[in-house]
Amino acid sequence: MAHLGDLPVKLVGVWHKTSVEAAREQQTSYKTSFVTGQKRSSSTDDPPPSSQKRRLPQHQQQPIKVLLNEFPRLAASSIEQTKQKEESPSEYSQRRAFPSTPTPTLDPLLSLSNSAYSLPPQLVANFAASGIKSIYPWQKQCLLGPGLLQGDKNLVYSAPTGGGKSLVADILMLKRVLSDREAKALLVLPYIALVQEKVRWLRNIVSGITRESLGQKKEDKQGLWASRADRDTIRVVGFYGGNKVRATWADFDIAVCTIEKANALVNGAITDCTVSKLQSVVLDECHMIDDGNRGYLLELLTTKLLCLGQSIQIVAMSATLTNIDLLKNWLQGHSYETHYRPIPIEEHLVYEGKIYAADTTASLLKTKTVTSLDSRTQAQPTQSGLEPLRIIKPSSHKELKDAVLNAVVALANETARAGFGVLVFSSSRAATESDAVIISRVLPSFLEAPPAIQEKRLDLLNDLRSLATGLDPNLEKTIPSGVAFHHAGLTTEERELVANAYDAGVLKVCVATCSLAAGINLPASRVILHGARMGRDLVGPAMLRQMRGRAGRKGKDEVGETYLCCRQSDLEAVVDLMHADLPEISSCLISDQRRTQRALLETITIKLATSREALDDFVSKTMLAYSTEAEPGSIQKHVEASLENLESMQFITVDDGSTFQATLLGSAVVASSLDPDDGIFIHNELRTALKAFVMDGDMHQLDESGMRVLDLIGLKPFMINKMLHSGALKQSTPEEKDTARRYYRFYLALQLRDLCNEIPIHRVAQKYDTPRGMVQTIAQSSQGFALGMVNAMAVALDYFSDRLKAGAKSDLLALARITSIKSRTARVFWDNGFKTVASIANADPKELLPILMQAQPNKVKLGGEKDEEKYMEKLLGKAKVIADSANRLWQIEMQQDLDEE
Ligand SMILES: Nc1ncnc2c1ncn2[C@@H]1O[C@H](COP(=O)(O)OP(=O)(O)OP(=O)(O)O)[C@@H](O)[C@H]1O
Repeated sequence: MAHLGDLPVKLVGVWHKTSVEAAREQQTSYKTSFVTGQKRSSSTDDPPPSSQKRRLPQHQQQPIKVLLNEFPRLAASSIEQTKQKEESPSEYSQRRAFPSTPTPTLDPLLSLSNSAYSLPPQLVANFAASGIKSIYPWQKQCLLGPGLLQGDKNLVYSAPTGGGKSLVADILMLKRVLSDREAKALLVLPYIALVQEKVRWLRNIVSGITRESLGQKKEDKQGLWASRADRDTIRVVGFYGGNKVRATWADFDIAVCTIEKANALVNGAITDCTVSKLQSVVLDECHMIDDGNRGYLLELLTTKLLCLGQSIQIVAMSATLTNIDLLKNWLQGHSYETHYRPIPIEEHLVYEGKIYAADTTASLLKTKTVTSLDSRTQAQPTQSGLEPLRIIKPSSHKELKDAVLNAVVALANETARAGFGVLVFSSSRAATESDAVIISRVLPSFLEAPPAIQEKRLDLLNDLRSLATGLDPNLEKTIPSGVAFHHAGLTTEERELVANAYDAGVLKVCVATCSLAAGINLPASRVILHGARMGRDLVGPAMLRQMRGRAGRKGKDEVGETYLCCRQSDLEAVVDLMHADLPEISSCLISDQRRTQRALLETITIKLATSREALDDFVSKTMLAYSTEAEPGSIQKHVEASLENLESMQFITVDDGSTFQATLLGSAVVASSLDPDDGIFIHNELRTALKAFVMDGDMHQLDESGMRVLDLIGLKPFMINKMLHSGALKQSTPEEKDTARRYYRFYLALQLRDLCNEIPIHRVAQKYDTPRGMVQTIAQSSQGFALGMVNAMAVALDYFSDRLKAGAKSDLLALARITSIKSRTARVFWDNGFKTVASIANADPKELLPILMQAQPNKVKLGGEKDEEKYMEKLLGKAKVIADSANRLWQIEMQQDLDEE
């Protein structure tokens, strides 16, 4: 034992404290209390002494609805230490021997204010305010690579999750945007949630920086925009499914986009010749280029940039790149690799209630084999030096009989009770919900939480309840104990509320599906994997790394922990997976003919290449052409066949035998982000369906026009009923697959029709037995599709696209363009006499209060006056946002009227 002042300190804990140690420390101070006659304890069955009962404040004694919904409590199994843990240092304990990350006192180049970076002081101050007071040595080395800060060189780099990758790309991108007021930058991310988060981060980082402060002249543009303050600031705009479909370069300095939106923006800019303003493109999570569905779009986008022949700095980064050289050669840039992690991670495998250090698990497998080969000798893991670090006691509760579930619950309980955040990954949506429910049953109940946290949990419940979808019954049960789940079946609004509450510490445990690991940035002190499967399939090494990489929060944790809890039948596969190398990334263009067709069609449509020679040049700049896997001559043949196909599908024509030109249909397919094959399919479907479109009735019930459409396109009503009740259709033969596809499309069309008819998302979800998050996604992507198709199909679709976005009837569309006004609120405004944007723009926000209250019937007033006051305050805030937004829209309308006169 060493001593620190009067306190005995174990050397092992000098540099970091795991949540296990923190939990143990807290066990002595943790107090439990009786609530509504039930027994709680920190981790054992022992009842707390009655002297620990505490009197609840007046407002907490009220019969609040949420509290009545709690399940009977359970006690989590205790976790016992073995000798092994006491004696052996952890996998990362060597780190304690090294000094922590150096500071600018040792190396002035670690300070962002150093003249080598020449960043505006306000930007440096904003970084510092966001917690980045100095940079890591690897960030410095990377940034100082020749030609990078000047924007002359492209860069591809790789660092572990949480290693601080974004900062390097952010600085390079901001340097371009800040040095030229005309410069535009694109930051491409794979998921909407990441786009939203990045927009928030960047807006903070550029706040207070004005063009004037950078010594740039104010724009002398005339008209409405000239007077707007934001013309002098750095504008960061998010582009993702369903929003800002028509925005142009003029609307932003930095566009944070999903892959699809970035591609569409670049297409638009090439077509209208404004692309010369583009100076910086950041490709975050660039390993996505390998993704079978969307990867080719990333390759296509980048190839187009490389073909433009203008100076655009491309910066690509990822945590999971093994063959970084391929990207380096393709982008003709620098590459940089680091394994630095500011927060070390301790990794574990949990099997049959025993916790092993991850690096010892290979021998676990050997021991296991010996055991099964010769069962008589009963080889013990201890004999081969494989003693577990800790052991989770089996549970006496029947709900926790399953050893894997018991381990997940006990581990989550331990960390959450120590006051740290836990992220649990489960294999399916249903599993996230059931895991969340059972974890919430072992954690301290609502009334045991500190009053400030109680209040925030009530706020969260209230916010969820006030959404159009209402409060999910399972979330209603888990949130009071600080637990929630996060999966694609929830709407984006629900997911955002849950993620924010977890981030703020209001929720201690978040249970998510594996597929969301890359799509959410929710770091946790402890990450627990409930199995290593996504649905039925084992996750890949890259996904496993993403999930485990969520462990450890910079600034909050000293160490991150991961626990992969697996059952015996998976042991071998899981151990292999834990030790597997990451696969190399490769181009998706050659593996799928459709992707090449799409790439060529797009290039022809935007007139980037219209001759065979130019197309060959384009193909020579793809990543595919830089891959060794492509056999000589095979790419040429592939291109030949693709062009022939495009011509036979009537997407392109060839004039004078040498100039390629896109047809109207081809342009529509490009605009709608579809594969050519899908484009043909939908075009045919639409042609048939449009025959049955009855515009006056605006999508009647199925028994009227729906039946007629069904008849026209040759579908049978009983099959639709079958889908309603059992979901799946047979798909063994190609014919069955084709039929099923048609039925699924029709099924989706029915859902869209209901959305257009103002039926709320959650009702549509119930009616068609589809998760509400999915229904929301359908509405968003269809809106994008409809907008894409307008050019070629009909103005009618534009009208429907707006209606899908608003989820509203035509008379409400104008109102639904106002921020925070969704279809239902728009209807209430309309019914109360606010029928135009101008009428709302000119209203006093207080006048809007009663209407907003009417629009949120789900809002339950909890507790007394204080809650009500807070509620009204929030509502008034919302009313102001609405009035401001209406004002802006109204001014634009007026300006447009003036321009047209
Ligand atoms: N030099 C620094 N000093 C302090 N904090 C930093 C520094 N660099 C990055 N961070 C912080 O570390 C956290 C993780 O950084 P970042 O999100 O860039 O990681 P990442 O490598 O991109 O991880 P992921 O693979 O999850 O995207 C962020 O909160 C970021 O603000």
